Parts: sequence; structure tokens; C-alpha cells
Amino acid sequence: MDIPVTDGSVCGGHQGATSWARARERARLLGEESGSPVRELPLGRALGGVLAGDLRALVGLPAFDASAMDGFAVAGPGPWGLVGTQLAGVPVAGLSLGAGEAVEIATGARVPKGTEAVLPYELAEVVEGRVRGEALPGRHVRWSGEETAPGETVLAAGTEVTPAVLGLAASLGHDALSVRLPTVTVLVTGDEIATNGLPGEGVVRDAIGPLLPGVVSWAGARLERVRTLGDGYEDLAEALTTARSDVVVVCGSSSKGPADHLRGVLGAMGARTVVDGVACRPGHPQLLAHVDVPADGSAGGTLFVGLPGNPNAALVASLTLLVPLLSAMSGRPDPSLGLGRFPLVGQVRARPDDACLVAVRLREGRAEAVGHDRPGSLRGAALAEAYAVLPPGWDGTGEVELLRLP
Ligand SMILES: Nc1nc2c(c(=O)[nH]1)N[C@H]1C(S)=C(S)[C@@H](COP(=O)(O)OP(=O)(O)OC[C@H]3O[C@@H](n4cnc5c(N)ncnc54)[C@H](O)[C@@H]3O)O[C@H]1N2
Ligand code: MOO
Repeated sequence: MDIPVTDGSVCGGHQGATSWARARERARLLGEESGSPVRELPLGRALGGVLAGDLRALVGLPAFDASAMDGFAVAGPGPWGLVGTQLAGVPVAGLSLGAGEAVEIATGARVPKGTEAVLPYELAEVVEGRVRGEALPGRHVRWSGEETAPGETVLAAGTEVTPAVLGLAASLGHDALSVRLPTVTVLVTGDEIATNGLPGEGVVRDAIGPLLPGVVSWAGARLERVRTLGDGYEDLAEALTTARSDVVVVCGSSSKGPADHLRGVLGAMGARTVVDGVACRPGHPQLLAHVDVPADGSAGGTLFVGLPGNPNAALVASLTLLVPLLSAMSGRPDPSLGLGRFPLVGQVRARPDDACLVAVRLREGRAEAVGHDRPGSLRGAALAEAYAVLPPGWDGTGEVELLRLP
């Protein structure tokens, strides 16, 4: 892989930290180079993926000549003699209409051979077994293949699999789709972390596990598993080496404390570090690394993202490394981009060497700082639509880039 490893530049006193913009760029490049494996997924699991190939109609749409209205299928000029009833889903084998004949028919039912039109109940009058009314030739019948011909290409490779795409694929006879949808495992570390109930003395509720599924699906990937681990080296090593996802996200253990083993375990696994620390606040101890596919192809490569344990720092780091990485893996646009640049109002403090990400709301063409966005608090992000990115040394004038929040 050709992504440059950590560049050793010194930012904000964090030895080796990468600038915020360069860190995002490296994550995007690593995602593009790695790509996402193509997987054949049942329709129920393909939502959010990107089509790996063109989608073709396995059957025409409609697949058979069917009534578009409840009423009477008729042949020839009226009045018509009623010769039967045809409900949707009931085989129509052998039934055919001659001129002057009609069958009572339900919406969606296959029309008998010879049908020339359907006369809706509202336009029909039935007297002593004869149907009268004005039937316009060809009306109210969905003719086989008139919308989509069998074999036709309906969607191009690269299309995002939305709910409508899933419904369309089912209509066209597909049970599964070939998609790029990177898989993600999340490892939440910390002896003090609890996953439910009121946190007692010294205990902290996991705030990152609950926020990551939405971030991951927003970026076009699927979170397969969230595991909660203690602080031990062995547990982390076991979890990192046995995770079978394309991307493994570790929450916590990113700093320099005695229980912060992420770098040690990745080093022992022979991982190559692409970003080790980012010159931004919050979120500076984040990390991006990869283990490549072994030469014998016995296992797939894995990408690793380390998020700081402080929850707002973890969200900032998700938008810095995880979202660009995942969206690039399946060739989608980065969903956090595109809001543009705005003037910023409110109490904010820039730093000389670090980018600062500040929770903001958009009001009347300006980004308003909402506050409550210290590293440990998600209150600001929960009130906000975006982070404003204050470049290092920002002098408080001009417009700042906004990064959309999921
Ligand atoms: N000597 C240094 N200490 C620290 C530095 C540093 O540069 N030098 N950086 C600080 C910064 S900044 C951050 S951010 C944290 C990152 O720490 P870790 O990623 O190792 O995470 P922990 O130490 O386990 O936890 C930090 C903090 O966050 C709470 N936490 C952890 N996980 C969760 C979770 N899933 N949900 C909610 N809260 C969580 C944890 O209880 C701690 O309060 O390191 C600083 N230290
Ligand atoms: O930068 Mo830490 O990542 O302050 O919270």
C-alpha cells in the first residue's frame, strides 16, 4: 500500500501528529486503495451498500398481462356476457375471452387471453349477466414488459442500495444483490465502562457504542458487532486478532496510560500506522493503521481505527478518520462534506497548532457555536448540525468550513 506512514511533523506539541486535513486525506486514500470486498447479500442485508454491477431485470415488469383496476376484463365491442371471475394469485390457465365476453377481475390478476381492455366497476353496469359500459381499447391493463423489458439494465453499478432499490430488485426477481458494503466491528475498551443502567461510583456509561452504528451506516458500511472489553492487553490482542470485519474500530486505549494497549497490540500484529495522532481538539490521540493481506492470501487485510475514549473526541475522530475511510471504501461521496463555509459567531477559542472542532447550529446564514462541546460531553454535538473546523491559528475572521454531523 502506498499511503505515506506518519510523517513525523510536530503539531501542537504532539510529536508526530498529522494535520487534521492531511489525516482526513490519508483516511480517504487508504479507503480508496483498500476498497470493499464485493459480497452477495440477501436483500434483507444489502441496504446501504453500493451495487457492484449493473442491476438487470430477471423478469419483465409487469411479468404478465394484469388488470390495473377492479372491474371487468372484456374482449370485442360490448355489451359483454359474463363468463367467469378472476382473482389475483389464482392461476388463469386456459381461460380466454372471445369477442363479446367478459370476466369479473381483481386489480393485479392476470387477464385472460384475448382481453382488450378492463372496464372499472365505476364505469360498468351489470344487468342480468351482461356488462355494459364504454371500454377504451388497451385501457386499465398493465401489459407484460411495458415498464421494463426482461434483461433490461435498470440501475448502473455504483448506485446506492436504498429502500426503493431493494423493492425494485425484488420486483425484478432478485433474492440477493452483489454489493460493496464494508463490515465493521467495534471494540469498546475500559474496566470502568458499563453498557446499561445507572452508572455507580467510578463507573461510566458507554456513550460511543450507541453512537457508532448510525455513524457507520451513514458512511455506507454495516456494523456487525459491538464488543465490550476490559483494559487488559490479552483481551484486546485476542479481540483484534480474531475480528473478521473489514474495519475494526477500537474506542479508548488510544492514549499513553498504563491501560492503553492499542499501539502495542497493533505493533505486535505487524500493523502499519498511517495516522498516529491528529493535530486537532478534541480527538488528538486518534489512530489509523492496517494489516495487509498475507502473501499466501490466507486471510483478508484489516483496517484499524482508534478513537479516543472521551465521547466528543470519539465523534470528532469518527468524522476525521472513520467516515472518510468507510465512504471511500465503497466509492461513495463523504456524507460529512458539502455544507460549505460560513461565518462563525459565539464563544470559541482557536489554538495556535491544532484545528479545533466546535459544535454549531446554522442560523440565518451563520454558524452559531452551541457550547457544551468539551471532549467528554456530547451535549453540544446533540444540539448541533455540524462541527465548525477552526484552522490552527485562526484569527476569528472570515468563514470556516463546516462538517455535517450524522
Ligand atoms: N499523558 C497523557 N494523557 C492523556 C493524553 C495525552 O496526550 N497524554 N490525552 C488525553 C486525551 S486528549 C484523551 S481524548 C484521552 C484518550 O484516552 P483513551 O483513548 O486512552 O481512553 P481512556 O483513557 O480509556 O478514557 C478517556 C476518558 O473517556 C472515558 N471513556 C472511555 N471510553 C468511554 C466510552 N465508551 N463511553 C464514555 N466514556 C468513555 C473514560 O472513562 C475517561 O474518562 O486521554 C487523555 N489523557
Ligand atoms: O483531544 Mo482529547 O481527544 O481532548 O479529548
